[in-house]
Amino acid sequence: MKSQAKADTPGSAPRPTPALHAAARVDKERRVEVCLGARSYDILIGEGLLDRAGEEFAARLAGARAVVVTDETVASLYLTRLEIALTSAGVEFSALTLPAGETTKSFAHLEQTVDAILAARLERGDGVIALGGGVIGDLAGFASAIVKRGTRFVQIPTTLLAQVDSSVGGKTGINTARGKNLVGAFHQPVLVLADIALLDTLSPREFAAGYAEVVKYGLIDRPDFFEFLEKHRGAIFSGGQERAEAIATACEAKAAVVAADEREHGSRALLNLGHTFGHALERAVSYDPARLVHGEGVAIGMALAHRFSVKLGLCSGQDAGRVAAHLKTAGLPTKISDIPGPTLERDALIEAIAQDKKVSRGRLTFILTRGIGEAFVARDVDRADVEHFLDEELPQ
Ligand SMILES: NC(=O)c1ccc[n+]([C@@H]2O[C@H](COP(=O)([O-])OP(=O)(O)OC[C@H]3O[C@@H](n4cnc5c(N)ncnc54)[C@H](O)[C@@H]3O)[C@@H](O)[C@H]2O)c1
Ligand SMILES: O=C(O)C(=O)C[C@@H](O)[C@H](O)[C@H](O)COP(=O)(O)O
Ligand SMILES: [Zn+2]
Repeated sequence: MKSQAKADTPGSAPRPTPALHAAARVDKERRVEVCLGARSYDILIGEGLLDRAGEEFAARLAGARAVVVTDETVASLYLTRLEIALTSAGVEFSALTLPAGETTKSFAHLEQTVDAILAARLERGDGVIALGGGVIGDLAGFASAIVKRGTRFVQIPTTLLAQVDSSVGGKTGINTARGKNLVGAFHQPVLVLADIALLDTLSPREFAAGYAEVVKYGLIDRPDFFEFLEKHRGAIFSGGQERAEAIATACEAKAAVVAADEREHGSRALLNLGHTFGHALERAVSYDPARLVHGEGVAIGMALAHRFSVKLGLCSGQDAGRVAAHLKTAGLPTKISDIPGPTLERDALIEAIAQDKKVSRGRLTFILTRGIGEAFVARDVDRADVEHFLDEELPQ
């Protein structure tokens, strides 16, 4: 099979990864700026930021009130600390606690969140604060975008995935039965506070799921970052300097992509590596976290994107094998058959892929690769090629 797909965003020349070998300490706070003109904002990364959330909020939104949106698991661990921080900075607030998990990214919970914000009489200059993982960030951010056509928004990400990806860049939204994130808006936060100490309570499975999105940045265009991850994966999972370094590098990588193409007219689609397959898998299991969480879908999706690229004659089998091996070492799934439960149907996956937001004039778009760190946006991928590939990948 030879690729007929058109590449409109060639993998730019692999970039050197900044400061990977700098003598970083966990207690050193880092600041990454997302440069978007008047809507630029800081991502602060460090330990103890949760307890400073009130003063950081008040410094950016003087006199503003807040509605905190969180989930039950995060509330039991961290809501009281945030409440103390807001109260001591003189910020008036109310809080909404929702069930934990992907199915909360729904119309029903959006309605509940919008109602809580309106009940609190938030004005446009007031702030919605998302305290949680990507589910809470995406949902609360979307509610913040649509109430009164836009209120201010602050992200306090509490999962690895949210700290390295979902809290940055302004994509917000919910899922529907027809597909992932099909309803949403671009709405940038005014501040991201990534308190890395909060990751200590994350389950090993959720940490690994977030790690898939960390690996993604290496695979897109930072091969030396991928090598760093291969070398330091154990240390990153245990915490400490390498973990902080990996989170900061991931945020820098995402901030650069978002600054160059905020609304995904072109190169931002590279951040979707692994997601065309991954989102289809999530929809096929009805967003059931017992079977698959987002980062796991992305891990399988990235392994599939590399194997599909091999099949199209674009990428070496050696690189695809190296990617799958690294993901496996991190405890992540890499094959569709790794998903527990009933076998998935090829046509259901194709139907979901056809609803992907990157589809244009009915033509399928995938993020493919010529090797580690050489991803590119491939428009007009042949549907029959995808079908044959999935037939090979699906368990018989
Ligand atoms: N907007 C974006 O750019 C973007 C990027 C990547 C992913 N996403 C979205 O993010 C979502 C996945 O986010 P996620 O992986 O953070 O999932 P999540 O928000 O469901 O969090 C995972 C689980 O961890 C729990 N949790 C959160 N913080 C914790 C902590 N500190 N200690 C213990 N438990 C904690 C949560 O209660 C939940 O059960 C998906 O919906 C995905 O589509 C969005
Ligand atoms: O920020 C982006 O752009 C991304 O693609 C990041 C992804 O990790 C994330 O899962 C995002 O929500 C997917 O975007 P979507 O437009 O495919 O829903
Ligand atoms: Zn993702």
